[in-house]
Amino acid sequence: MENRPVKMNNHTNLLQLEEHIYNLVDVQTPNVYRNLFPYDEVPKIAFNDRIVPHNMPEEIWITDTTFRDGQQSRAPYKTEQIVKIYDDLHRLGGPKGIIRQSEFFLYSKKDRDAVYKCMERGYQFPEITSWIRANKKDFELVKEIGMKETGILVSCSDYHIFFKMKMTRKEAMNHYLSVIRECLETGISPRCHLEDITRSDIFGFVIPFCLELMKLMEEYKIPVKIRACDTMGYGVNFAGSVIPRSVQGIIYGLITHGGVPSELIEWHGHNDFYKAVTNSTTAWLYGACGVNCSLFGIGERTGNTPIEAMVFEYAQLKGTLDGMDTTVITELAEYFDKEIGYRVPERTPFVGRNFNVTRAGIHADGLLKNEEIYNIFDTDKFLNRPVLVAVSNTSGLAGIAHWINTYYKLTADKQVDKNSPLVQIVKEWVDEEYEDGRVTVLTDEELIDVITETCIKLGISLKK
Ligand SMILES: CC(C)C(=O)C(=O)O
Repeated sequence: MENRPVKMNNHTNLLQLEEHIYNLVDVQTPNVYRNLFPYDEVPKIAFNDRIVPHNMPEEIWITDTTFRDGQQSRAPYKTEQIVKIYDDLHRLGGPKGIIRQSEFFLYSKKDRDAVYKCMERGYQFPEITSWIRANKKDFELVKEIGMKETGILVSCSDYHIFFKMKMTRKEAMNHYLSVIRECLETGISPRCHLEDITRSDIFGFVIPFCLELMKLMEEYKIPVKIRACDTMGYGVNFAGSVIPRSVQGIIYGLITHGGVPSELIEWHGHNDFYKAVTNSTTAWLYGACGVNCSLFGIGERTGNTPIEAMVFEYAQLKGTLDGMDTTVITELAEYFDKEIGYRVPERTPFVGRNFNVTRAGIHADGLLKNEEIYNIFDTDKFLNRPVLVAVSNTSGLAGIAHWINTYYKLTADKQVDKNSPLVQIVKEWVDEEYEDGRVTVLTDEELIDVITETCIKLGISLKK
């Protein structure tokens, strides 16, 4: 990244100055960064060791794409499902609206019905915004429905400009600017989705384009948002890495050279290289106010940044949940499982069936002494999910004792331990099961049966 001694307080002057420095580079042939993306080899991460300073905004937030990118990649939700999820996003985001906006398709009558029903709720947050085909008719529709903002696709890498749109950079930029002007003419605030930014020419296309967008914002006095879309998940957050893959480099460039204020920058990540969460956190840390996410990360291919992950990233960075009700996350996971038929993979952090279940006997022994040893935080308090020990051949006496204590919610005076006869008899039964060649974990029902039978034999009760 170039290190320029430009420091001015006046926004307009800064834009004028930067405009002379960063003109559009209208290349004849696409720059596909073959050094970074050889295609027949695994992509490369390059370093120039330019260090970007931390610049986390005072206020940061989450925006939601469950009903847009999320729905793009699966069967559509029913209208009543959308309304229920929207209600829950409102509760999860809390009174300060940490989940600030949610974007909706407006293509079909069914899409629009869902929007009307959600709007009827009258919530301030998440604000309902749209995603449309970028034409005058659709801008009018956004206005008619009473929305203030719409997303517009402005793909910015040469992969898209040359190969998909069959345009030059200049043609693409002029086309985008005319569409965005049309949107502003309608009085609607455009949210410009800079698709594939992590393979784009940041100084040759993205910055000159943003400078033009900021000029339009000045002219119309309507906010123009920049959504930095890491469409293929190529973004990296390593200190000293090179743009266009460097998340902090992109955010720094947008702010310092593109003149885009933090509150108008959002990061939209994908998880192709397992980096969606850390890249989104990085975007916050280096100056983007918004991170765009979907519930459980459901989105194209490997998915988007999961909302629930960023709720806990927020709390860790800010030291407070700021009123977010995290127990709603568990309710939503149950709703997706029971009503929508979508089960999140068992080991998924915060929501998977096994996210706080331990199996190994040695861990269970620790848990039995003090649950903090093997639980990330008070998962019962924040997610209504008490830490659990599943019983298998490796659970040992301590694991079985912990399962009984947790399952039957035994008070301290009633709790069993590895010396209890009940625990020892159940352990013998478990061992026999596995000696006979069993390879699956024991179900709750099987354990309940054997425990009930043993309690009768021993003349004890686990009731409170
Ligand atoms: C289609 C675009 C806006 C997108 O969602 C992405 O780049 O991931």
